[in-house]
Amino acid sequence: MTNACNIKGALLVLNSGSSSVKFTVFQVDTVAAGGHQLAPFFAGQLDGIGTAARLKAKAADKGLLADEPWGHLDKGTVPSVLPHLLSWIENNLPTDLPLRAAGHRVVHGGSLFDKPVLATASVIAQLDGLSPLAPLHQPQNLAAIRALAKSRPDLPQVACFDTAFHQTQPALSTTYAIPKRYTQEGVRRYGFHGLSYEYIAQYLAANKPGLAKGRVVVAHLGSGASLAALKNGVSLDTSMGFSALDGVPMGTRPGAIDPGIIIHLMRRYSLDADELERLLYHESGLLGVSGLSNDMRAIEASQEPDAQLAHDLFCSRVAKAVASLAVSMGGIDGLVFTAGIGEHSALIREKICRYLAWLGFALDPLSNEANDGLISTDGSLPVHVVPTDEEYMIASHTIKLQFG
Ligand SMILES: Nc1ncnc2c1ncn2[C@@H]1O[C@H](COP(=O)(O)OP(=O)(O)O)[C@@H](O)[C@H]1O
Ligand SMILES: CC(=O)OP(=O)(O)O
Ligand SMILES: [Mg+2]
Repeated sequence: MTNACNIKGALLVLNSGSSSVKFTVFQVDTVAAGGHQLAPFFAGQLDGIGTAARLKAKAADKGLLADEPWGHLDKGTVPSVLPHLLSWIENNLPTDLPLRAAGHRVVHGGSLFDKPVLATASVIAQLDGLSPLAPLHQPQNLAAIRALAKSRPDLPQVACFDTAFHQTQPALSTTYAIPKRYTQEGVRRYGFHGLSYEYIAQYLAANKPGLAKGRVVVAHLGSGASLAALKNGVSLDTSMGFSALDGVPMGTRPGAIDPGIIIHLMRRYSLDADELERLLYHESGLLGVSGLSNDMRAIEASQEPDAQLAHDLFCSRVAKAVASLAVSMGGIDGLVFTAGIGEHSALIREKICRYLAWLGFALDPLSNEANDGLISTDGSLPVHVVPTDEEYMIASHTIKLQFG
């Protein structure tokens, strides 16, 4: 790190979705010993793009920077509002903190990318080829890079992949039992949420070194949800596969289902690829089962039997995934909950750990209610709640790649 460039400026991290763009601006300083220090400066999100766009932003000290309708700037797509968002961000930076680089979450790097990469035109073209594998995420991720390249062609942009952290997995984990010719063409398990798992692995190494060396299942439970088996901080297996549809049920995605269902739906209802895509990415999961909502808070608040079923189904499938990943590691030494649901729902964690009591897990009710740190009883295998920070991970990769 001694040859790191001397920089002071701002770094923009973008996580662009179908109707929202989450952003965090970090202040970057070069420290005396070499290397760089990252401090969040402000963060926010522009959501409701295409319906009722609204910008919300807060400074690092939680002071409100914006909470305003943006419908007048919204032409209905993420790229149409991005130049306005970028201007807003730059206008809110002090003059001594110029924007120096941008880092992006890009969901799919396929077999092509096992680490972050400068998003040149040819890289973007290669990543475009992976869009059909992640239709909910990849086109939006790339739209943000393109929009930024248009308004700020001078700004270095780094793509950081959800899939990269899982490239350490053995063939035993990545292979589907299908004809080899398809496997060779890239029809294999990739895994996602890798930036989150990488952050948790680093957090455990720094704060729980004993556990970090062991066999840990991390449950990233958000709108999209997956689990990963980390042995000595390295990804050995994960519940998501070729696309972000596999594994456990999610807000609007079903998780693993019998592929026979797809054949049945095609034959019986003549569903085509676009209709199946809509069904599997937008209409299934918690929303499909409950008929009520994709939001776990609404599911939890409802007394409707179908909402209860959706809740139970989620917990039971997550618990089964924990047990399955323990097999991949030859045992389990601890469990970590993270992301929106994992960090905030004591009831979900309690139900999952009750399913796993036979493995040696038991939660302390008071610690569990606190939503942070160690939440298991003394006699239990350790269970932790660790808030994830994908944005910090992206910023840290971007700095390393761009400035050394
Ligand atoms: N207090 C809470 N109780 C239950 N679920 C919660 C709570 N807070 C947030 N969530 C759930 O977290 C999910 C969003 O998680 P998040 O990690 O932000 O997802 P994403 O980044 O994929 O949009 C939503 O289903 C939301 O309902
Ligand atoms: C890959 C994935 O499911 O991402 P998200 O949780 O952001 O939807
Ligand atoms: Mg997320």
